[in-house]
Amino acid sequence: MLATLGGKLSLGGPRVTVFCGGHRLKGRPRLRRELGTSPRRSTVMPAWVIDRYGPNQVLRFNKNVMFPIIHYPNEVIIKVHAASLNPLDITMRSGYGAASLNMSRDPLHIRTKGNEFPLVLGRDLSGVIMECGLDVKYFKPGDEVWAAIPPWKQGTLSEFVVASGNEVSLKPKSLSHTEAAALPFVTLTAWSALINTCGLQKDNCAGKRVLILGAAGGVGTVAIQLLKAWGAHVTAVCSQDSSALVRSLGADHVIDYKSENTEEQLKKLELFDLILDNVGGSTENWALKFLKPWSGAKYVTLITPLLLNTDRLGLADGMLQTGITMATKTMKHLCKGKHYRWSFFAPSGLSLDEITQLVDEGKIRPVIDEVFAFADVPKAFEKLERGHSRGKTVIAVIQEHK
Ligand SMILES: NC(=O)C1=CN([C@@H]2O[C@H](COP(=O)(O)OP(=O)(O)OC[C@H]3O[C@@H](n4cnc5c(N)ncnc54)[C@H](OP(=O)(O)O)[C@@H]3O)[C@@H](O)[C@H]2O)C=CC1
Repeated sequence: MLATLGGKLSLGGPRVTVFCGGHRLKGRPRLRRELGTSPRRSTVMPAWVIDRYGPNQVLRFNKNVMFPIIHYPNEVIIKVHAASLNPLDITMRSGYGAASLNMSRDPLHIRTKGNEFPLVLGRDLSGVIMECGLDVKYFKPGDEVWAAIPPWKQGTLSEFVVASGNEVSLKPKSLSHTEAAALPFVTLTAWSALINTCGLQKDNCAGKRVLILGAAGGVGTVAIQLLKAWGAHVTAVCSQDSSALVRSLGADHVIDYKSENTEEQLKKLELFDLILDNVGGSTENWALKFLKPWSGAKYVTLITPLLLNTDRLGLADGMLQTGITMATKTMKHLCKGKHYRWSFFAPSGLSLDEITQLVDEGKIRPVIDEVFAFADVPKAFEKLERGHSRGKTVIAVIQEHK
């Protein structure tokens, strides 16, 4: 298998990865010390898993999950100190994305029905590198790192996880593991929406008027800070009790969608260059009228039917249906001079490197709603499922003493 990778070169500044075959490991002695194992003994680790899709009761603590293995020479094994939950974990627990996300969970891409189980949920991590594949040059065992693991891989609600070196970044020095674990997935989602989908960045954002719907959640709290760091004017739509929070993050104007009529409030304001929709549902039926027409203004939503379609219709028909829906909506709004876009989380260690810098400069801070012990993962799921998040729900896999 590794021979097929021979000679593939992926470039990325100092993160040059050469796939040249073989997967000898660096850092094994450290890992063995940590685990107290002999070199030849196969080992297991504790993790929260599901063995079938369903409600919270399907979450099961398992002390004997197989220890992750490095399959590719650019992979690393990380000891997870803290993880966090996202709405995606709730929906994946119930089977969302089962048709498409499980395609590549097996490293050989061989899929038989149900081979995703036992499935470990959780996307975010902050932890310490234990082992590096032979071609990992950017990290070494002992480095403190953070990452968001894509949903087609085993997740982070476990003691150890394997990740591609391209998904990992050195953790901001100014944050503890518990704080750091609150940021990767939501920040990369906001980053992908603002930079990849909208073409915004620090050089072209000053003075742009941005409306954020669902501003008090994980993605919203980071999007406000990124946009303010780049000089945008931010209007945040959230519940009244989050008003002080979003203002403290830099929001210039706050609309309480529960006690005020959002549309009436927005009519009193200037039109926007960008609307970031973290809420979905009927929002796009009314919100697009608040974009400046014929000016390149964009409406970006994170709520898309892609995985629902592939779950319902299968991969090919689901993708086709999704393409038709997207093209229809895009054309409909383009006729009125407005750009309508879908945006998705994109794993990227390189982007996390830039985010690390913003965090250490004090421009982005984690907003933590509640921290749960590793033993209380089901309670954390219940809390997130109730909604009304004010930032992130974090899992302290190892208790920290700051
Ligand atoms: N496409 C992609 O790749 C990704 C999509 N997502 C999706 O984006 C959405 C947001 O994610 P995330 O921020 O992590 O979720 P959270 O659960 O952290 O936050 C959602 C926030 O929205 C608020 N809210 C709910 N309804 C409204 C409303 N009508 N107007 C304004 N605010 C509202 C909630 O609080 P309250 O109800 O109290 O107002 C809560 O603060 C989720 O649906 C998630 O699945 C997230 C990441 C990646």
